[in-house]
Amino acid sequence: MTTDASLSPANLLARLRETSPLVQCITNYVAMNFAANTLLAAGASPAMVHAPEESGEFAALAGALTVNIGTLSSEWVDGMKAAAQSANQAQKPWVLDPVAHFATAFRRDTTADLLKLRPTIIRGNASEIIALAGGQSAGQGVDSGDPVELAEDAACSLAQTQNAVVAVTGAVDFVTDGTRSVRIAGGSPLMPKITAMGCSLTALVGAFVAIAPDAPFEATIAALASFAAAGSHAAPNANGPGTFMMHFIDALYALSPETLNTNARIEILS
Ligand SMILES: Nc1ncnc2c1ncn2[C@@H]1O[C@H](COP(=O)(O)OP(=O)(O)OP(=O)(O)O)[C@@H](O)[C@H]1O
Ligand SMILES: Cc1ncsc1CCO
Ligand SMILES: [Mg+2]
Repeated sequence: MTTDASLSPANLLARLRETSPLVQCITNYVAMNFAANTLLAAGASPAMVHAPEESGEFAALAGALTVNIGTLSSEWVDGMKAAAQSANQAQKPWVLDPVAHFATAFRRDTTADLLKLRPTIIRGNASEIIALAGGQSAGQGVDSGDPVELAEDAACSLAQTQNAVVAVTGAVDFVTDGTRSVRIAGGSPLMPKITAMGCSLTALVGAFVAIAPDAPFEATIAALASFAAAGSHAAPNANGPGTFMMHFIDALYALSPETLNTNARIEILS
């Protein structure tokens, strides 16, 4: 892994706070509000812009684009494709979150089309990443049915075939660019009990890659480490999923680069 200190999670978080990058999020109806609040708490500037009439125009202006297929319709798919094409043309990074892409033909076809538009980063749960690499996953819908360890090989092969950074999230996250890989521990078992945590993390990955477009691997690690740290800090104050949500946003807002530096539990594998 890189030893470039300027790309450490702490430094990237400090830079994110200084520059407040504009992030275009095309995400699902369930996630929109929580994802936007997540970006604001972290210090970025979210814009939920999905209409095909404007999504491409906006992608050229934003620092990065994130595309999440959680609640699809034909019109939204047109908006996603226009935005991804425009991001590519403007050389802006973009992140794909293939929510339950294996569940229906519409999701499968849309995901195949979006993969052809070469996302910079792909973030999903273990079942989504296993299925994306062509394997048999235990996932049924938007929640994972597989542990992250089972998806690590799939993530590496997907990273190589797609020439993308791939992040698999769960109890211990895994990130690879096909050559380098790390595991990130932390967070809380309450996190999968709140809908759209993963979708919001995808939005935050977009914020970090907006400020480090040439370092998508390090940007992804910084986003995941920030979530792990905020989740660990929020959990002791929570009585259950409802109060955890509130404390999580507060913990992300309060997270300092110094705390992230000391608390990040990143294991370098290669
Ligand atoms: N058991 C767990 N312990 C600690 N952290 C977890 C656990 N499960 C998930 N997380 C964390 O929750 C966040 C979301 O990951 P998850 O894999 O649940 O996303 P997802 O399934 O795509 O979620 P959604 O589709 O509901 O948005 C990540 O930061 C991940 O590290
Ligand atoms: C519950 C749900 N359904 C479609 S998207 C979504 C948010 C979590 O992925
Ligand atoms: Mg998800």
